[in-house]
Amino acid sequence: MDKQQLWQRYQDWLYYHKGLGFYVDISRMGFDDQLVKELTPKFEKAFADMEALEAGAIANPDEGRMVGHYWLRAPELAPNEEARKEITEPLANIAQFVKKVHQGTIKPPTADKFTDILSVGIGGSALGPQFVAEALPSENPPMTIHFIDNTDPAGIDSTLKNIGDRLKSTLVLITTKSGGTPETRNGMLEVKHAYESKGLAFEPHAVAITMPGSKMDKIATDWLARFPMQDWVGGRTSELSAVGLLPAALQGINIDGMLIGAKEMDEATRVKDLKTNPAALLALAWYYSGNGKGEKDMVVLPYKDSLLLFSRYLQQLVMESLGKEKDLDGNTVYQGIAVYGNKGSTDQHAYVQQLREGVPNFFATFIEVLEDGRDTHFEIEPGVTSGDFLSGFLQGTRQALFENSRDSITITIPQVNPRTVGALIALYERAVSFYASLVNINAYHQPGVEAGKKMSASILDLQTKVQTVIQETSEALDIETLAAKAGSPDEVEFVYKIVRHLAANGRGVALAGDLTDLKTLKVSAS
Ligand SMILES: O=P(O)(O)OC[C@H]1O[C@H](O)[C@H](O)[C@@H](O)[C@@H]1O
Repeated sequence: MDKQQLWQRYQDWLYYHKGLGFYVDISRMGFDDQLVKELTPKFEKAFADMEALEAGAIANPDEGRMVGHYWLRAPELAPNEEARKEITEPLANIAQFVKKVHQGTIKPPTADKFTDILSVGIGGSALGPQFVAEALPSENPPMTIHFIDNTDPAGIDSTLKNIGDRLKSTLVLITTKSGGTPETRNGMLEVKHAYESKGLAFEPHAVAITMPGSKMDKIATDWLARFPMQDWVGGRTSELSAVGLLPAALQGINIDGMLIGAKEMDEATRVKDLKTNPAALLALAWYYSGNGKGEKDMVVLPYKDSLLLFSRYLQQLVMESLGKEKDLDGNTVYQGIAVYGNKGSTDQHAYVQQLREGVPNFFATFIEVLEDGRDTHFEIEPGVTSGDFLSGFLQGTRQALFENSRDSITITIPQVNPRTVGALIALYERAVSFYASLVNINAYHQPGVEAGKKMSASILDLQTKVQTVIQETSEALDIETLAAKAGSPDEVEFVYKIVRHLAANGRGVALAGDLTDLKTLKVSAS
């Protein structure tokens, strides 16, 4: 294609949302009219699936659940009064609670006001709040947010150290939809312990965001507050529920703007026409690129520092939704699209070398922000600003990739603001829904996650048995005998790793022998 034809293709396929000033350009994805024709019936089905989903169908058949995240920004569309209330009541309660926290009417027992937020959660209960906190920092934030999103003791300590004496004026949000995620439970117990070590009560600082009746909900009965998560909102699509809205509002972020932006994008992505529906355009581009089988990875390159965490957020949304072994008919399909990315132009100096010249197993998604976000324009060189460089690097990289047959999508927004962030979230939520329909999978469950969780639980059980054997045995044992005595003669490798970890942490276990010859190792109590 010559430059003139490309310019024509750009115009032919460019989507523009007038209200949001939001562009989606898939002209640099090499699909042709034939593919569009072939996919038309699949898109018709995707549009019909979406309509059914939004009307309250059991769109997550394995879990027997409705899928209602689109109602969060349009409660009037929820299928019944009960679901509508489940949205509007928490919204009103969040507004009231946040107002009182900011005013100091709701306050910690030993300080005048809450100054900090400590958010404890993982996966869908962390990634959205982290992305939004980074994307939309307030100029004078009423509160500063910190995150614990793992069960790593060093990470927990570092966050608590950062908070330091302000723990007494910190509001702790424990976010877990299921209420039973071990990392979050551990984080909660660690933070509770930190309060108690300082002679402070944890409960008046603690807020739970969880499903009513969950384990965490039951633990939290005497906490400062509880906000419900809806059964029909999945973790990875929960940013616009209490999960994302409460921490955002506490930080002074305009959550109504986020909801409005998402609602506007939802309206645009409800249009039953491929060419004028931006989420359908993304799904088409993804389908083309990976041959409907995820053969190419999605590299997300926002050219704006504040959007750094968007790729991490999308990683869960896309990979947990689309990465499935079985399709809806039970066929083995091994679907998915791998997502990674960081930010431009920084990545130009890291892995873009491989994108330009190496294995062509990806398509890029550039995210461009038109406004530089400055009132005054300092000129680095006559007539040229840092922002011009950033814009030039984006255009240059897109072109360099294209010239070497590397496809790309470009999304352009006027600014990073609550409305455009809400719209970005909604755009990708819908694109994932459409793509799942195109490839006939359930995007709303995550059966694969359970295997690792169960295995980890059984390793912790084994650890308890191993510790008991070591404590009750006076002589040193070799690993195989120890495994046998712990009742798991076949799990020698796990037993070895358990004692190695215990020994490294001075946890009552000593290892003697030659570490390069594990048969010589002797384990004893220390
Ligand atoms: O919010 P929670 O129930 O604690 O779940 C947190 C996360 O953990 C799970 O392993 C799921 O795979 C994720 O989809 C979820 O977002």
